[in-house]
Amino acid sequence: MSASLLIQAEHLNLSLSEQNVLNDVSLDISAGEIVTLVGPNGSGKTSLVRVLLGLLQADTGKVWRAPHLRIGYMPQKLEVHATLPLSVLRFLRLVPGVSREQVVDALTEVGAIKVLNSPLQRISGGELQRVLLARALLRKPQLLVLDEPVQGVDVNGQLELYQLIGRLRGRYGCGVLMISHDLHLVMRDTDRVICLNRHVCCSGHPEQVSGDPAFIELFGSRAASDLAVYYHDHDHKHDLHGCVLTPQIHEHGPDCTHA
Ligand SMILES: Nc1ncnc2c1ncn2[C@@H]1O[C@H](COP(=O)(O)OP(=O)(O)OP(=O)(O)O)[C@@H](O)[C@H]1O
Repeated sequence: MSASLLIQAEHLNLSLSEQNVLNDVSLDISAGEIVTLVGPNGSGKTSLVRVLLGLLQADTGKVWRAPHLRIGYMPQKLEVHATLPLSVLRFLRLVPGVSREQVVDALTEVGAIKVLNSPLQRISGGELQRVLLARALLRKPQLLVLDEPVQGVDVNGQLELYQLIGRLRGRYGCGVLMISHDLHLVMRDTDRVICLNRHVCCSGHPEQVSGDPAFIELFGSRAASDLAVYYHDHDHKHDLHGCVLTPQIHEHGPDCTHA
């Protein structure tokens, strides 16, 4: 077993209300690796994450976690009661042993320091996602588990948040397991994609998965070409009609700036 292995699941089977939800699912995540789980609605992604976190018991199969593994979990959503008088600061200080300074640092890191003293139920959906990410970070995780982290975030914010997750992986060397529907945004920073439809349909590097017939059957050729575009080596420019332009090298050389 590799020293950097954080978590490993083998042959998981799970039924809920007599419905088969996970069928012989295996996966592993190592330190420093970003693994993205994709799959249609109801394909078992959240259930798998819950089994990995130990919140749900699989019927058969086993989950191995590195000893004393610290996991930071960002749930898909958080229901905040409208009348609950809880500021963001107080909410984050509910994480055991966390000081005000640590909260300030974590909120700064995720770009949400301005909501430090705001009531939790009044911040926007995108701000809440950042606060939940800050909460996950406050646990100093070795493994960061993110269930659709950019829900409710506008398009620019989505890209920014995914880039932030990539940076956090670089800074802390943690492994990241992420559920996402935003294939085209998330894939650039993903090391491995696992395509789940109650069983693992295919997995591998995004480039490899985008060409897999099981992926195309599940998501359609549009999604596959979206992924492929990311890995297309774009060393040229197009005109307005999409035709490739031949580079015009100026007689004074490529660095010359005048017309
Ligand atoms: N507690 C439960 N009891 C019964 N069935 C459940 C329970 N939780 C989930 N399910 C069912 O298990 C299946 C998988 O659900 P899950 O939430 O894991 O899917 P998902 O891939 O995360 O979906 P989405 O992309 O919509 O979030 C669904 O059909 C769901 O209805």
